[in-house]
Amino acid sequence: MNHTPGEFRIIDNLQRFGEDIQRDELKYHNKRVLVCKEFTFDAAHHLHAYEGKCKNLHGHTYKAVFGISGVPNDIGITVDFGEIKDIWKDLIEPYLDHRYLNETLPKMNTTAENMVAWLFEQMEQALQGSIHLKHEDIPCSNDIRTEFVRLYETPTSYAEARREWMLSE
Ligand SMILES: Nc1nc2c(c(=O)[nH]1)N=C([C@H](O)[C@H](O)COP(=O)(O)OP(=O)(O)OP(=O)(O)O)CN2
Repeated sequence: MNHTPGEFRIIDNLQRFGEDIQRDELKYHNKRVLVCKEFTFDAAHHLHAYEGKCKNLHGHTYKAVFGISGVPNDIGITVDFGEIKDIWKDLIEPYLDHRYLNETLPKMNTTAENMVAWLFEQMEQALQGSIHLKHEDIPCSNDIRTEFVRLYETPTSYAEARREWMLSE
């Protein structure tokens, strides 16, 4: 196969695994990289010991962003995006989506700062426990870890948990 870009054209020869590219060529590098996945959920909550509108029961469409790092495996995947989604769907979302957060989360004021630390713990426990390996034919690389979680409470307000803060403080 010719690797120079050349003219734009309709491809007539698809790259064939085992002929044009070998398995040991699938991994391009051995460096740590970050993969990120976003999820949204709708939930109701209210704050305690807080004077302002958020003491009243109200709802948000939250957005959670997970940043997970690792060294890619032999086919160039660090952690399958589908694996992150499985963890979210099975272990985290049931506590959040269309829930009353004051009831479903551990006892805490349901601030973005508190919730984002809980999200970090859930993802990290799931990754380290390798609870989910539905994609067993695509093994995760070694040493995958949660680097950060960002939780948007509104489009303009978010809290972030970072690995160094979560593990050291
Ligand atoms: N540091 C924090 N401050 C506030 C939190 C919080 O979790 N951490 N939470 C609230 C309320 O839950 C409130 O609903 C969200 O606050 P706010 O951004 O002020 O909400 P708005 O709807 O006004 O957001 P806009 O995006 O500016 O419209 C309060 N403070």
